[in-house]
Amino acid sequence: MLKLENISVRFSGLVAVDNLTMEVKDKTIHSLIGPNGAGKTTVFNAISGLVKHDGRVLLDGKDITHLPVHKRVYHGLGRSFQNIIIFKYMTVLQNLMLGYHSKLQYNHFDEIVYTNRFTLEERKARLRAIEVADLLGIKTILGVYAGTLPYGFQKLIDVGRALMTEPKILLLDEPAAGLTEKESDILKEKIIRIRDNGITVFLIEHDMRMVLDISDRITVINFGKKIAEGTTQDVVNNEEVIKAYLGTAVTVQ
Ligand SMILES: Nc1ncnc2c1ncn2[C@@H]1O[C@H](COP(=O)(O)OP(=O)(O)OP(=O)(O)O)[C@@H](O)[C@H]1O
Repeated sequence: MLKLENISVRFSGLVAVDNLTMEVKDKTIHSLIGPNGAGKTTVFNAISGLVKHDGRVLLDGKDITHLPVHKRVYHGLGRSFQNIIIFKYMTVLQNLMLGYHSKLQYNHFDEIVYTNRFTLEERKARLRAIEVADLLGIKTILGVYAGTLPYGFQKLIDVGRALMTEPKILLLDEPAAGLTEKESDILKEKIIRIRDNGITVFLIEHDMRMVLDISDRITVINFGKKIAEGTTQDVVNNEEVIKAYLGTAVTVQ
């Protein structure tokens, strides 16, 4: 589904991602882990088209390496960022609908004159927002102002916004950061549900409880280089991963 071939990213003298080749298989939850500064977010930025890189990015067999960000979204790439942006004085529905923006087929003229095309597109966005809210279990709060909700819900809205464009693959960058254990358990269930709905999830996360509970496969990087890859068992028993990141061996249930 997503293939990275020999991806390297350099910032002046620093090699942030070093010749990374890996594949994320269709309809799996695949985690990318590693110490702070290992290059994880930079990998996501390369996939999204936000940073210059060597190597190729292939999505469903199509080479998207040279496509601009919005065209990658069109080809099925969805992404949420490390720092969430929530419009506090907008409702949950309005926040979700913003995520549909890159798919909208109307222009400013349609918007001002309120053409049929505008009404139709708005209706499509609204219907998609309801589908997404249903998937995430937040349908009952669609009319609530986002700013009044606890942080865990705001995170779900952020994930929901990335789902609005009907992505084939969703990149989630540290979605559990700042969440309580209970909120993170809820998020875990939602991520599994997203995968079970046929959307591939590529996850960066430091919460190892979450990573080990939900990942089908894990890739570990350190100083921009892949040091291990495999199932949760393979990774937690890997000496180099223990030394570089995990500290002590973790038991997988
Ligand atoms: N725009 C940039 N300009 C210069 N250096 C950068 C830039 N972005 C990232 N870096 C550097 O590249 C390296 C990798 O950073 P990156 O944010 O990808 O790591 P990370 O694994 O996501 O870290 P964390 O787990 O702390 O989020 C770091 O040394 C970082 O300082």
